[in-house]
Amino acid sequence: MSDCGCDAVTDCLKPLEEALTLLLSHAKAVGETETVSLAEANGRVLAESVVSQINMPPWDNSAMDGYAVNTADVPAVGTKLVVSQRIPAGAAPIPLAAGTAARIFTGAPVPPNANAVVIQEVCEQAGESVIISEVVAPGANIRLAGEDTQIGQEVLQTGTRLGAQHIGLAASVGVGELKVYRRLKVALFSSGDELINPGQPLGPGQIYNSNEYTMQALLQALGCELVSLGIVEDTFDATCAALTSAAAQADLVMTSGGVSVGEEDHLKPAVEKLGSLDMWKIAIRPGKPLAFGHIQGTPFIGTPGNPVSLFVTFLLFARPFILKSQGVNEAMVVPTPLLAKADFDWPKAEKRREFARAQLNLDDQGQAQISLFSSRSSGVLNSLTWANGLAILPEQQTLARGEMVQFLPFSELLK
Ligand SMILES: Nc1nc2c(c(=O)[nH]1)N[C@H]1C(S)=C(S)[C@@H](COP(=O)(O)OP(=O)(O)OC[C@H]3O[C@@H](n4cnc5c(N)ncnc54)[C@H](O)[C@@H]3O)O[C@H]1N2
Ligand code: MOO
Ligand SMILES: [Mg+2]
Repeated sequence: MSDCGCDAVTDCLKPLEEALTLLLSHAKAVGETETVSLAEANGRVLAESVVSQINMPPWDNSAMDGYAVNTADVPAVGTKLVVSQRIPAGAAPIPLAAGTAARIFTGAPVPPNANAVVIQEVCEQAGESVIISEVVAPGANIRLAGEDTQIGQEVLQTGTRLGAQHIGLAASVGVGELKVYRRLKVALFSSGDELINPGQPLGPGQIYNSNEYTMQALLQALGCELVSLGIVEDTFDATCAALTSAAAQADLVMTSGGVSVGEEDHLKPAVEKLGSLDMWKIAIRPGKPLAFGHIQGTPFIGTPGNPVSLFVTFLLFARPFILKSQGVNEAMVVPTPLLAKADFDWPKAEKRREFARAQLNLDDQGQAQISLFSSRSSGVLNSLTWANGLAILPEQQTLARGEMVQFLPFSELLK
């Protein structure tokens, strides 16, 4: 029996949705902003929307290499027109003289009085003239001024996490600097007497501290600033000291290991002593003992020590929490799974929702299917380099091969 009198193994576990709602309700956006150049903006979160001060394109321009004409001057196939000017990209053309054509190139301004561009493949240059063997409609091959974006249009919204496409769009409307939220400062440590950092020989009973490096890379991908406190020994006092120090110098404290129930697991009692433990144990596998709380007002996320549990709980909980704290719109912090058919049977209805290491691949007919890794053990780190995502296997349900399964691709979760 557990503290509350229910079945300790399953009944005290919080359903995932409830846990995520609670966690996100505590994610407060860092208020401070800074202005960065476009070269520094990748992965940052926009703190002020971008409104275009120009039309895009700024002027009508040619979509093709060819000849600019007025369609009234090309009534029939085989019309011959004098070429009265040459307009490369970057030129400022004069109005098109009546009854003539202008040589024009992709991206060049369409001259006043021209209303179409005929592609060069259907034209034949004949001395100073061109013979046009296709009749085109007004507007053909012209990209109109303001067709993509108009003056005053909001092109990027506050709360957008900036990627190449957003940065490119800002540049295209002439904006060279962006106001973004400051980076979230995260203090992290790994708890465990068995841990030793890579690069040194293993002693008896030791394993390499992989979690710290996994966590660092996950946090770096989210644009966080890191304060690493290294490895902390498995004692209550050392855990309290590390948590206090971490909380004093960061916006978020993250740990690995020591969140389960053994007497060598000190995170839960330490957080309870120093602050509040707001959530512990979720109905998911792997990652059940995930802990969330506050230490002197600083949020704390304690991920389980098993390397796969750390990875999965980071992606499911810490990532949305961090994104929201960095100012990302809440609607954008939890990824939408895709659906594909199961290439496996799942015969036993489990009590915890399983986030199984899985591969989305193609069957013989080229249809998307999901295959599971051979082991469910949360210690097998190479399963994560085999997998390209997580299959979501609902609690209390069985599945038969061919049924549709939800899948979260790593390509979505790790960006
Ligand atoms: N009696 C019970 N035992 C356990 C339960 C339970 O409900 N009752 N839950 C199990 C589950 S589920 C998980 S997950 C783990 C979580 O354990 P902790 O968070 O307490 O982590 P540790 O005990 O410290 O370590 C677990 C495992 O992971 C290895 N580890 C730890 N840190 C690292 C690191 N930085 N790099 C690489 N590997 C690490 C550690 O050596 C252990 O093998 O608890 C179960 N137990
Ligand atoms: O939750 Mo643990 O992560 O099942 O191994
Ligand atoms: Mg433990």
